[in-house]
Amino acid sequence: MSTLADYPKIAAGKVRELYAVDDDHLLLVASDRISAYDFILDTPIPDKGRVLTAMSVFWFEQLADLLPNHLVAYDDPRIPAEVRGRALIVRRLTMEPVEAVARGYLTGSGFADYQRTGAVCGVLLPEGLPESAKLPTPIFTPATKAEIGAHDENVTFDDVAAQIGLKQAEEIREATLAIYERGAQLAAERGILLADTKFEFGRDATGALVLGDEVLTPDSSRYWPADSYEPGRSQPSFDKQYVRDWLTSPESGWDRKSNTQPPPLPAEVVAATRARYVEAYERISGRSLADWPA
Ligand SMILES: C[C@H](c1ccccc1)n1cc(-c2ncnc(N)c2C#N)cn1
Repeated sequence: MSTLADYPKIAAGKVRELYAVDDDHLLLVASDRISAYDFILDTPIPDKGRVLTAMSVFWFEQLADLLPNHLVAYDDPRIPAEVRGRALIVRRLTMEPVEAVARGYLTGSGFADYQRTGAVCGVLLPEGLPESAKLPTPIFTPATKAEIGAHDENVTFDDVAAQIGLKQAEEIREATLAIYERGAQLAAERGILLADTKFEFGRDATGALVLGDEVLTPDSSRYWPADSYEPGRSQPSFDKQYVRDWLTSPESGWDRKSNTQPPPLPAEVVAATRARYVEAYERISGRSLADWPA
């Protein structure tokens, strides 16, 4: 059995790490860390890494008829015991330099761009849409990858085509929208709205487009509870709202405008947040987290 120290770390995100296993395989590790208000919180959420890994595997299986993906294994002797259940063996790809975002609802940076310009990533939208409006049809709103800590920059389809080629950009747009439609449909049937989501694609040695990274997780997507959906205001996050509400309540003693590290989370907020991640996975996949490797 390997240990994590056997594998060189080749990339790190806010809550994930990427290690080299061999020339053709990587280890994609999801931590239990959670971020809120652009801070990585001091308090981990137990099983968050397992839930998000299990969710990606569920979606890779659901989407396999649409396009190939980079998943090789999730229960494998090459996965060190310390990260079992929250790590994937994936194929090494040549990643496309695009954050492939699909939006079905108008929120976040998309809503901000719309308020300023009437468009998102060059896609003109009808006038008078309120915050959180469901869009007439889902849109492809790409972004460039930002350095850690910075926000991605929204760009146009033409910018992407200029960077990677028109055919390649069209292929990514088509795949992004097809996967979003599939994910939004399945989630809605289970009472969860998929407001938007971000994919990363790569190319294999044959040049085929391959779905990489994590897929349709609450970290790469905005999940909203359908039963409280109301256009005209920001929506509660399915998974992070307990954390956001406590951090912005007087009880935390934290001032969001202070740009200081948020305080540790109380046990009841951790427990409630863990429960929401587990609920999101079990409702969407119809599977039990108890059946997932630990
Ligand atoms: C953005 C993401 C990342 C994940 C975790 C931590 C920091 C960054 N990342 C994924 C690759 C990557 N490279 C080659 N082949 C692949 N199959 C993948 C994947 N997935 C490079 N970066």
